[in-house]
Amino acid sequence: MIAKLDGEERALALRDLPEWAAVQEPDGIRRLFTFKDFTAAFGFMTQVALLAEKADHHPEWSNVYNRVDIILTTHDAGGLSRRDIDLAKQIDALL
Ligand SMILES: C[C@H](O)[C@H](O)[C@H]1CNC2=NC(N)=NC(=O)C2=N1
Repeated sequence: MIAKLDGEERALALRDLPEWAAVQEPDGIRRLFTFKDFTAAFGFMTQVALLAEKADHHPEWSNVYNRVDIILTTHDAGGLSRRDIDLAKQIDALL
């Protein structure tokens, strides 16, 4: 069973993810991405989907034209866990 991060662990982890904001409902982190057009946004989503499958950790997300809204939270932990931090770093590395 994966554990939720405590307050200190969150603060430390978020230092490495300056573009991500903590959210409460669900308990996780969120980043909004804007691309040139839909093709670029969907290409990015395809890459994220492959990372997510590999990690067996899946985003809550939405797309409107050139924008992608990603929330990472861990359902098995009922909140933010190390898995979210690891996936966020992998997503950031795609850009
Ligand atoms: C059975 C499977 O490993 C689990 O359901 C995985 C799949 N993807 C997941 N994704 C996310 N975001 N949280 C989870 O707890 C989770 N659990």
